[in-house]
Amino acid sequence: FLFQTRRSKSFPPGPTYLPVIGNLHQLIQPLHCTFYGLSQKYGQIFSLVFGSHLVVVVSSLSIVQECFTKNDIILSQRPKLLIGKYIGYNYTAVGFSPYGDHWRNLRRIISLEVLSSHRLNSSLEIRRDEIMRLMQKLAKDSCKDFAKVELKSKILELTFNTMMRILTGKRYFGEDLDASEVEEAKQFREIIKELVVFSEFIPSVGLGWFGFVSEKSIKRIGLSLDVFIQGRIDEHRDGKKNTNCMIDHLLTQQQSQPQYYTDQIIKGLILDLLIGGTDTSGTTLEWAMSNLLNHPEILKKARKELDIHIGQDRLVDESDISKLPYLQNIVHETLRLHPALPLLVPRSFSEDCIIRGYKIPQNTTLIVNAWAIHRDPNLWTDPLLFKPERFEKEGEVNKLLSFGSGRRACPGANMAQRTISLTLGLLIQCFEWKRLEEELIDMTEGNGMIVVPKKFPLEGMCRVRQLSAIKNIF
Ligand code: HEM
Repeated sequence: FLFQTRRSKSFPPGPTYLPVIGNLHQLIQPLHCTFYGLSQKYGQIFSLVFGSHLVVVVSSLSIVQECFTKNDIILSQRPKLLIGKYIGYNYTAVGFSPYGDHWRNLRRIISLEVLSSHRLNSSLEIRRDEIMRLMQKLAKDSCKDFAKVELKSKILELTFNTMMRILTGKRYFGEDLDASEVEEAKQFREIIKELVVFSEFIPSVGLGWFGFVSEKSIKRIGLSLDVFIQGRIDEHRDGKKNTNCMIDHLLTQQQSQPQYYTDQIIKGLILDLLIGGTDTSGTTLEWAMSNLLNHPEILKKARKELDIHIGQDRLVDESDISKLPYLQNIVHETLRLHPALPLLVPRSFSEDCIIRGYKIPQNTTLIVNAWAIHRDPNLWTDPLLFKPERFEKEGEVNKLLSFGSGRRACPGANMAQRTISLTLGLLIQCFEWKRLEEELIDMTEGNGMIVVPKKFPLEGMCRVRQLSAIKNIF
């Protein structure tokens, strides 16, 4: 009787669990692979017990559709995790907030202030400028001949600096910072490093998103982030900075609606976009380039598309992306094989619900194994191969879950796809690429609480192409 072996027949099957800890001892990193293994044994919907908490894991597209169409409202809730309390401003930040009027308001603000077409177009200059800085760094040693480059840190610099400029008007990474901002940038990088180290550690004990982490360490990181973000708000409020960034816009709103646009709400919004929109896009870019280095024929085909549609006299721009279907398919295929969040972000059942005939009680956590669904041989031919051509078939893209599903799906999908496609387009148009050696790039996944990175940071060889469009740039 020490071990619970039976679940009610109306609840999804799952492995035996222990008293107190439930199945926590079985959560071996990487979790999406462990969950895939369990789905092979217990089925496409199975259950686990984390401590005293019930969790249902889904690994089938049709069950996901059942969850996020007819039951979307019930499943628009997030579970209450410690990270939401201490980092997500007591569940008031959008990614952690309960479903309801407050969440709807935040999503509206994000759509209008950051992600509307108008705001995306006005932040285009920032994105383009940061990508050009990346290209200049790559070109430094590779104008004449192939030179070895480490891409991971440069790509992450690009995504963090782009987002920080949109949010605060400042750059924080790289050698080309203003002298007056070096100390502040150092402080910010320390916080981000801590967040990343913390997130790499947590899944190694198998507890990831799910709330069973050291309260003290989450509290400490939450506090450092808060002090840092508050400092930036104060700086803009004092009029020391006016950069037409998101903080300036939100402070203007604060003047007319102070009861709603409190500092806490503004800080939560900044945090959401910083966590949601940096590592995810950066990691996807790194996976995309790794796949291209392993598939020179795909790289060649993408360059041919660029040469035909853009030519050699000008650089590709965001407005060209819709004319470059193969480039877009490379991004889709990367998001399929390497979804930055393989288990998406957990949801919670706000009421009792029936899924696939099983009775799921209120407050059960739902985890979607997007990684497994994206490799399901019943959905994809040759699921383990990197084949952008598969997306030439109409409707294939609708099977992707990389940005989640339903009303709580990622609001930044459009911005992410713009940034990733433009960066990839320019890297392909302006440089020739090859691997360091004959040996293929190692595609092993590393650990990550939020985003799953490559285990080994990407290094490759590049050489500037002889194009008239780049004669005066590098
Ligand atoms: C490749 C890049 C990205 C990927 C793969 C990604 C993926 C996701 C996923 C899977 C979710 C959870 C959706 C769900 O529960 O169904 C999410 C939520 C979210 N993402 Fe993204 N995302 C990316 C980029 C961005 C960007 C660029 C931003 C902002 C500028 C952003 C902001 C957010 C926010 C605020 C949420 C929380 C939404 C909510 O709870 O209502 N993401 N993202």
